[in-house]
Amino acid sequence: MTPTDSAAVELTGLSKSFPSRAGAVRAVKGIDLTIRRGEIVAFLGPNGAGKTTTLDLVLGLTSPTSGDVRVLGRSPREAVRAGQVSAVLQTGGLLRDLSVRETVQMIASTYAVHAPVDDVVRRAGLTPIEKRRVSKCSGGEQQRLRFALALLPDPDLLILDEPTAGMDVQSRRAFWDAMKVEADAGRTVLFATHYLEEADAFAGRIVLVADGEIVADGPTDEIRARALGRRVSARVPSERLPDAVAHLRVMAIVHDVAVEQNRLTVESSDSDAVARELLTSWGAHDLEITSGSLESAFIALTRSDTEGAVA
Ligand SMILES: Nc1ncnc2c1ncn2[C@@H]1O[C@H](COP(=O)(O)OP(=O)(O)OP(=O)(O)O)[C@@H](O)[C@H]1O
Repeated sequence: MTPTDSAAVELTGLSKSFPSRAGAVRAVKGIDLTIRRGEIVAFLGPNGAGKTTTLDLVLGLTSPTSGDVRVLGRSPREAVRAGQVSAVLQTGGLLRDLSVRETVQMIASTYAVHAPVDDVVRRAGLTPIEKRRVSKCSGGEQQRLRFALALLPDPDLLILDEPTAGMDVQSRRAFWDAMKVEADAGRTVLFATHYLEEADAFAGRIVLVADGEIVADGPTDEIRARALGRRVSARVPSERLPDAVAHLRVMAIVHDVAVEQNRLTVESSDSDAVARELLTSWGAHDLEITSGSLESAFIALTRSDTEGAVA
C-alpha cells in the first residue's frame, strides 16, 4: 500500500500500559480502528478512558506496549516529520512575551516549507489580536494560537485533544467554525472530547471509548440514536410488578429499571420492544415513551457496555 491510498490512521491491536506501584495501568486495551482520509472523527469518552494516551500513540509521542500504529501509511514519527500530521494538545508551552503574530512567525521559521503566516493567522481567527502578547490572551485565544501553529505545515491530518476545554460557549463555537473550514478543505480531523454535544455537532463519526476500549463506533446519527434510547414508563398491576422488574432487568436492551409505587420507568435502547413486552406480557397501562437527555444517555452507554448490555 502506498502512502496516498492508505488510511489516515490505522490502529491494530493497540495497547498501552503504564507501570505504577499498584501494578500496571492498562490505559489502552487492544484497540482496532481505521480512520479514512477526509473523515471527521470524535474520540468521545469520560475521564481516564484512554483518549489522550491513544492520541499520543498516533502522534508517536509514546510507543505502544503492543500492537501497531500507521499514520497515512507511515510510522507516526515519519508522518509528523513530513509535516503530514499536526496537533493541538492540552499542554504545549507558548512564550508569554511574544505577540500572537511573532509566535506564528517564530514557529514558521522552523519549517523548510510552510503556509503563509498571514494566512494561518486569519484562518485561526487571530487577525484582530495578532499584535497582542500571549500573556494577555485568554485561554481560548491561546488555543486558537496553537491551532494556527498546527496549520503551518499544511497537514493532512489534524489531531486535537480536548481543544475547547475551558472555553466559553462563544469561543467554542468560533473555534469549531474555524475548524469546519479546514475539514471542508479535505483535512482529516481526529479530536478527543468529553462533550457529547460537541461530538454530535462537529463529527461525522463517533468512536466512543471507556476504560481503554472502544464501546461503540459509527456514524454520528446512529450513535446518537443508540445513545439517546428512550424512557418507557407505565403502570403495572402491583402483584405482577416484582416479576416484571426481574424480567426487564435481564433484557439486553434495558439499561435501567426504576419503580415508584406501581409505576415502572425503563431506560432502553429499543423503546418499542419494551413497550410491547410491558403491554402484552405484564398487563401494563397508562404507558408513556420519552427521550432521555444526551448526557444521561452517554453515561448509560459507557456504563452499560461494561456490564455487557450493549452489543
Ligand atoms: N504516564 C502515565 N503513567 C501512569 N498512568 C497513566 C499515565 N498516563 C495516563 N495514565 C492513566 O491511563 C488512563 C487513561 O488516561 P488518559 O489520559 O489516556 O485518559 P483520557 O481519556 O484522555 O482522560 P481525560 O479525559 O481525563 O484527559 C488513566 O487511568 C490515567 O491515569
